Amino acid sequence: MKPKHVPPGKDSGPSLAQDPVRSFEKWKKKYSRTKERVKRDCADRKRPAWQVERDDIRRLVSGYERIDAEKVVQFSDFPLSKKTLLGLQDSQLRQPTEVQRRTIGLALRGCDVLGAAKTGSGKTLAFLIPVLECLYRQQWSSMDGLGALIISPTRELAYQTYEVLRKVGRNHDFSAGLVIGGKDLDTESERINRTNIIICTPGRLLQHMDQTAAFTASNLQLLVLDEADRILDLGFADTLNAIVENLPRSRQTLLFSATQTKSVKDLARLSLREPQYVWVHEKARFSTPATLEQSFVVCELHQKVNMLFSFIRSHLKKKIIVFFACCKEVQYLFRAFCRLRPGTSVLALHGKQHQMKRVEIYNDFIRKSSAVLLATDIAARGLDFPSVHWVLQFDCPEDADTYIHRVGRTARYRQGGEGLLLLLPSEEKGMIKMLKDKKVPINKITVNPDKLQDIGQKLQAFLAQEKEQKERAQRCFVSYLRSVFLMKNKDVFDVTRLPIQEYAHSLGLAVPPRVRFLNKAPTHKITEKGEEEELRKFKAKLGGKVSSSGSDDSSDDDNVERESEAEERQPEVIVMGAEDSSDDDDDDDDLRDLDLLTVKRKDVLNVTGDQQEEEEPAGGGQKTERVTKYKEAKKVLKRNFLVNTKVTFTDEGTAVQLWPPVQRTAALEEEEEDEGEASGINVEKARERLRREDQAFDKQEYSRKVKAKHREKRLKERDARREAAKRHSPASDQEDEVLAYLANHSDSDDEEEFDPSTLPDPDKLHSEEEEEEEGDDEEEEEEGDDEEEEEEGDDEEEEQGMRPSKRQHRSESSDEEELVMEKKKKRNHEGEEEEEDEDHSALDTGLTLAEDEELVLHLLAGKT
Ligand SMILES: Nc1ncnc2c1ncn2[C@@H]1O[C@H](COP(=O)(O)OP(=O)(O)OP(=O)(O)O)[C@@H](O)[C@H]1O
Repeated sequence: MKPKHVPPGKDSGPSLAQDPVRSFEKWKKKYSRTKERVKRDCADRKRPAWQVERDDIRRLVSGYERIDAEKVVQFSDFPLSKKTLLGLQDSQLRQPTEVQRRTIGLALRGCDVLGAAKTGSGKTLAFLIPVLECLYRQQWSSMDGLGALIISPTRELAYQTYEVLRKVGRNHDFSAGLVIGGKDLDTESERINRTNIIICTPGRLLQHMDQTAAFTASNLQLLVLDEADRILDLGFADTLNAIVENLPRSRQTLLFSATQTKSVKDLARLSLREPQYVWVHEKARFSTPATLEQSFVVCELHQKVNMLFSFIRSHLKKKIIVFFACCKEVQYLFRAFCRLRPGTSVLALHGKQHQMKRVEIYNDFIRKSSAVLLATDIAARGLDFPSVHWVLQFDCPEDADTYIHRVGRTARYRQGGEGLLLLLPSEEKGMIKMLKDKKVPINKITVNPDKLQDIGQKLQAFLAQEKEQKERAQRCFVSYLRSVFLMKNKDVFDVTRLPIQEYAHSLGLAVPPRVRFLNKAPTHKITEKGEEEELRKFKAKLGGKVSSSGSDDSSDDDNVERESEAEERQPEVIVMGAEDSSDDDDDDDDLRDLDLLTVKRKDVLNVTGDQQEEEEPAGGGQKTERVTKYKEAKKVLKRNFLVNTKVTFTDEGTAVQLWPPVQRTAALEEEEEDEGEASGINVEKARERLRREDQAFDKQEYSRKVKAKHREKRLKERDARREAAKRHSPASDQEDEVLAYLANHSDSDDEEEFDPSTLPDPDKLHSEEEEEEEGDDEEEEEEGDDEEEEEEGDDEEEEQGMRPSKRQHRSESSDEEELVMEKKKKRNHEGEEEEEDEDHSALDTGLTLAEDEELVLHLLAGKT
């Protein structure tokens, strides 16, 4: 016979079945309970339902004081309503977990509770059961409005909690609503004032508090902050403070998290009343689940993508979540991996997706038994994907808490799981120390280099084929560097120590994109607390472009919802646009981020402290913003104006865009040539082509800029000349102009500046036709961009300045006129040449009439 299993914690004496006395006592207890219930049921049948319910509630409430957490084995040991117990039973939930056992009793008694327990330990039910019971014992109805408010940091977590509530609370009559961004505000507004339990994200809730007239929280009984430390941190600070201002002080407050805050300052903001601290695993040896195996690998930055791909290839039958620092990385690698077909489903979840898509991917990943989910930190907290085998942290988390939440997506509720952290050599020491301090058991492992698959060349070939993908790779590159740059802990995250060239190659980029902030990357470390706070606030202000962790996801991506929250909070800025935009719509965001970043660096790190002073107007009053061409161009883009394009056609009729400049790709043409030779992609050629293309484009850009500089210089010189000329007497004007022009012409290197052959021949008369043609050309050219107009205008002016001078020059070569001029100068000393030309009266040569006649005859004889 098999020995009977003895549950841990029970004494190891004779079992119930073997001990008849204990067995009888248990039966007697159960019998008397059943007898009592039957008696009560009989009596109840004779009374109205409302009265029965009221008595039930009275009995339940009287039982609250007798709750002994240590003795609770089953949910039915708590004085819970039948409706709740039935809901739990239907969801196959019978025995409470430790955190539930220790917090439900306190919460039922009306205490404010701060609960902390490891990830996956069942904190959700620890607050949902008290919520249901609290409203039940007050017989809450739709007429009473909002009774309980549950705030989550991300939409996914709010959605998940809502689903659990629907299951457990299905027998209750309360109305519950999910109030998160990405949904129709008007529809929500119509119902929100009749909703008893709201599960929401902070930004959207505040939006309703601000905009929905009928919405009031004055009756609120219970406030729950799930992932409380996240909601209380600076990213949500302003939003949360504004929400709390709208809530009654008399409410009960419950706070839960795996990494709970102990900050008195934070708690004071919530006006807690004698809060009860329940640190379930405070004395545990480790802060992560015992069933979780954790390891880390030290890996060079340029090997990380290879490492990830190789990992996926060797775990095709597993369910894996991979965490990234920013959503641009997720976007790029998702597409790249889909293209490379690793042999398993690849999904992506980040804050820049449509809400519908986010939910779809979330549900999709739940359903799948093997898949890879590439995600930002929006998936790091609270999400309960079933049976995740691996959590791989591709980018180093901001701190140990973030690590704990990310890795906690596996090994949930008694299940096993594994976590792998990729660390750069520069991150190893600092990060491992942080993890050790937080009691995270993690082992170092190494990777067999022979098993590492190099996909760099495939990525390069891929990028050579698709320009869009290349741009994604560039954004991924910049975003990652920026996320590292923005990290607070400079002992772990040092952007200046990253091998960026190699990193760019590993993403498939032949040339690393220019990253402006790297040039100014400060060795500056943020030490002052004030500076640190300012930096965090600023990041939050970026409107979800950068999370508190410096990742752009929830910012991206936002990481966490903060980004989306900020968007929701300030709908006039980005919310709707962002929510309605497709994945690709955020393409411009990166540029916007970079722009903001430039501003941020100025203000926060005070790298350019002098500049700040310069920007301050002398009077110390309002700052006047300098309007740069870049800003104006951005404005135009925002308004969706169509910018002029200049297109010409070749002899074959092919359109060539001259403006705005486009980087032409030679890939397609060359590929067409290659097509006949072999199928597939010639990787070496593709790489070479990519490099050539980049170089050619850079050259072109460079020469354009040089030309522009020359032109500017020339214009300045010309203005200076004109100024000088004005100061001279009118008689010397023409001579000066000729000299000035010649000097300028000989100085200029620019062959395009002036072509004398384009000048009209002064000896020939212009036909009307020719003049008309010239006019047309001018008109056509005017349609170009401003810069060209300016250039052409200048050239035109110079040409006009040239014409009389040249004519004069040529006329001087004519003997007759020379003579006439000389005589004229001699006589009158007045150089009004044009009047002289038109004057048909006899010339006064100063000679006698006979001498004049002789001179004329002599000249005529010479001509013939
Ligand atoms: N009493 C219970 N009996 C059986 N399963 C439970 C019980 N309580 C919770 N669970 C299950 O445990 C899993 C984890 O629960 P939950 O999501 O509440 O964990 P958590 O502590 O909130 O985790 P995290 O810190 O990651 O947010 C869920 O799948 C849930 O269904």
